[in-house]
Amino acid sequence: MPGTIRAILALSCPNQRGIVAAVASYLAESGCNIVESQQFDDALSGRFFMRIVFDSELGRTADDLRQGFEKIRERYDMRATLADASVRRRVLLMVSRFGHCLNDLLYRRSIDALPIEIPAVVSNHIDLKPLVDAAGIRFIHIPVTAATKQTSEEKLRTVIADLRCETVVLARYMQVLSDRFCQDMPGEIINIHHSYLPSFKGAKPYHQAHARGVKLIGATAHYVTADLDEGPIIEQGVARVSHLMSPTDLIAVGRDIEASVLARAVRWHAEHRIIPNGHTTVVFDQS
Ligand SMILES: Nc1nc2c(c(=O)[nH]1)N[C@@H](CN(C=O)c1ccc(C(=O)N[C@@H](CCC(=O)O)C(=O)O)cc1)CN2
Repeated sequence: MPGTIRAILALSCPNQRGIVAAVASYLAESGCNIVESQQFDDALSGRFFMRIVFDSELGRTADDLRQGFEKIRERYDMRATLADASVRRRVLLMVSRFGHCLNDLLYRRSIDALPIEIPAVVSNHIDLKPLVDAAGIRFIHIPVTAATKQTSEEKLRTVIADLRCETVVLARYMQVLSDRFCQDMPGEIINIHHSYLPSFKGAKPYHQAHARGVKLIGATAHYVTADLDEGPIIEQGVARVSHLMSPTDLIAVGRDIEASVLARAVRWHAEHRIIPNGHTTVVFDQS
C-alpha cells in the first residue's frame, strides 16, 4: 500500500494486565497493522517484554507514532523504542590485527545481509587498511598506547560524533574501553569475546581452553560494560574439539564461530530484537 511505513516497537515494563491490549489498540487506532509479534513474561523479574513489527498504513511516520505512544509508555512505565524499519543503524566497526570478524561483517553488508550503515572502520593498527579500502569504506587509524589511552579515546569520541554513529562493534578490537566511554553508550557497544563465557575471560582464551582440556570451545557476543568480559550476553556459539588439537587449531576453529556469532548479534541489534533485562537480555530472534 503506497505510503505504508514498516516499523518496529520494542518495549519492556513491569508486568500487569492490559499491556498488549493497550499497545494493540493504539496501533489499530493509528492505522497500523501488526505483521509480527513476540512477547515474554519474566516471572523472576516481574517484567514484560514485547517486540511488534507493524505497517503504518495511513502514512503516520515512526516519529509521529512514537510521540503518540508516549502516553501509553508513561502509563505502563515502559522502556520503549519505536523505529522505522527502513532506517539503517549507523555502526562504527573497530578492529585491531585479526580481520576475520571484520571481513565477515563487511561481506554481509556488501550483499545487503546486514541492515546497517558502516560510516567507517577504526583500528589501533594499520594491518587491515587494505581490507577496508577494498570494501570502499573509510579507514581511520587511532593508535593506542598505555600513555595515550585517554587522548585516543577522545579522538574516537570525535569520530563517533562527526560520523553520527549510533552503535560501536568491537570486531576483535583488543583495547579495554574506559568506564566513562562505556557509560556514555549504554547498550550500544557490542564485543565478540573469543571464549564461551563465563569460561576463559581475559587474554589468550584459546590457550586457557587448551590447557584446561575442554571438549567444547566457543565465542560470546555481549554488550560492553566497564567490567571486562562481564557485559550482558547477546549470543553464543560452540564447537566440539579434541585432544588432537593444538592452541593454533583451536584458534582456527574459533575464527568461524566468532564471525558467525558476532554477525547474528549485530543483525539482531540492528533489527531491534534485543531488549535488556537487568544484567541479561531477551532476544526475539526469528526462530
Ligand atoms: N570496557 C571494556 N572494553 C573492552 C571489552 C570489555 O568487555 N569491556 N572487551 C574487549 C575485548 N577483549 C576480550 O573480548 C579484550 C581485549 C583486550 C584485553 C586487554 O587486556 N588488552 C590490553 C592491551 C592488549 C594489547 O595492547 O594488545 C589493555 O587494553 O591493556 C582484554 C580483553 C574490548 N574492550
